[in-house]
Amino acid sequence: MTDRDGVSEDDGQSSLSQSIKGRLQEGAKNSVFREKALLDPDTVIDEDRIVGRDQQLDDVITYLRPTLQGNRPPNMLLYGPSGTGKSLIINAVCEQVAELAESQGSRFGVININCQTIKSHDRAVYRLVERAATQAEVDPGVPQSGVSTDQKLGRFYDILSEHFDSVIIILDEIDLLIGRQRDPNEEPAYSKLLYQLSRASQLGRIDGDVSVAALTNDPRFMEELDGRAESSFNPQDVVFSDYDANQLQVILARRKDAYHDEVLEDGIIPLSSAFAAQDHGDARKAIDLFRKAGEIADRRGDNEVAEEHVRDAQTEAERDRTLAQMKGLSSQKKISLYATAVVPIYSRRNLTAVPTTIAYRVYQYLTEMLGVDEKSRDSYLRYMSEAETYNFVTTEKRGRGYGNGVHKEYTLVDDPEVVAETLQADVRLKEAMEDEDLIQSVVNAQVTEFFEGK
Ligand SMILES: Nc1ncnc2c1ncn2[C@@H]1O[C@H](COP(=O)(O)OP(=O)(O)OP(=O)(O)O)[C@@H](O)[C@H]1O
Repeated sequence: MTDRDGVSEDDGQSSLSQSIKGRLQEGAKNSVFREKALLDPDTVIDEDRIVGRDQQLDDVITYLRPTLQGNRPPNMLLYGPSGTGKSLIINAVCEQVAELAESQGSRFGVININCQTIKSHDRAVYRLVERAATQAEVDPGVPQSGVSTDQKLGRFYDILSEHFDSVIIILDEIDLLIGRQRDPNEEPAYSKLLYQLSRASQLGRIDGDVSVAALTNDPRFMEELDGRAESSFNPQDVVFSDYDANQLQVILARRKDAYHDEVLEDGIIPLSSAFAAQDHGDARKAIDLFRKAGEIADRRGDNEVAEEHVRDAQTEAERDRTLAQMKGLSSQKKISLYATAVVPIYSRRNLTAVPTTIAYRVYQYLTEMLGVDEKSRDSYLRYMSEAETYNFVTTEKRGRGYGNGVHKEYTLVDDPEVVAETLQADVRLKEAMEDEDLIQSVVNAQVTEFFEGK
């Protein structure tokens, strides 16, 4: 079929998909990246890209060697600040053990869970069942709910016994597995789990050799463990310390081929490393900045990665962190900050620094509107001084002219619109925003009263 312009419908369709394809390919062709996966936080990199960490590698190799000789390896505790290579080292060694075990005809399993988002002991056990079932290519065999934790644990031991000769269970961020403690004396979920897993292996509830490697940022983790968990877990320690800027530079330099040749300006690696070293020498942070700088260059259609891209990546990363922290505030603190943020958004006076009196009145109004407790002005000021320590706001004292005394003003560090939007992730604040006109008129009434005394 041909239309009046003499173009067939089919032609139109194929030229449209041609142009989509062309545009997609153009993006790929122009990207500064050659192999972006090298900068992906979840990629287990090849051994030759691992920088330093000889002692930790030696230790983990020594501890895991017995697996290949048919003996049970010791439990391990890998600790050190985040981004210092704990997951990398244990996973890299396990990968090699798995290859060697396979060539010996032995069945070696790695069951790896990250405890950060796991809410309870029961969930953690179920996650272990799932991982073991996936590795063994069998059905989990128990539902997530409706059966006891003991039944799930039993199923976990059965899968391990039937399908593996030896297993290492990696519990990443173990200290975050606290669980729902009903009373403060109740033992935390990580303590219970470590006790059960290490006892099961010692008591022969699992055929085969099972050991546990727990990873944590908390150097005092063992002190938090319940006495019986401590004595049955009884790990070998492997300690990871911070990287300095030079080590971070070498780590990045070994992944330089993530980018095409000649697209990186000279200062990129030193600058990304210097920013990451300012914190505590977190390799994840250095790699993230190194990658984000390239993403920003791509987004802007630039052919080279420049220092400006790294600086912008650093600003974006800081902003993301701040916004993530805001989401974790209590309701009262969120409402206080929200009341402060809406003033510059709605004020017709172009107000960026918000006098406390105005913000507190808006806060009072919001609490009434939302039907939540109205706290005193002192409480509001306390919440806001906490917001200042988190660097959500800065404070300044300012005179209001003769006779009017001194007042305090808050300035939002981030864009107030972004702050308000982030805080609206809280359902109640989202409701408040549905009445935007009302909030706008409240803000302006308070601003007028404050400045003109009306
Ligand atoms: N010595 C190193 N050589 C090369 N890359 C490294 C090294 N140390 C860490 N990395 C890289 O840094 C990133 C973070 O490392 P890893 O996940 O091992 O940190 P971690 O100590 O387990 O952190 P967390 O406690 O936050 O889980 C990964 O991409 C990893 O590949």
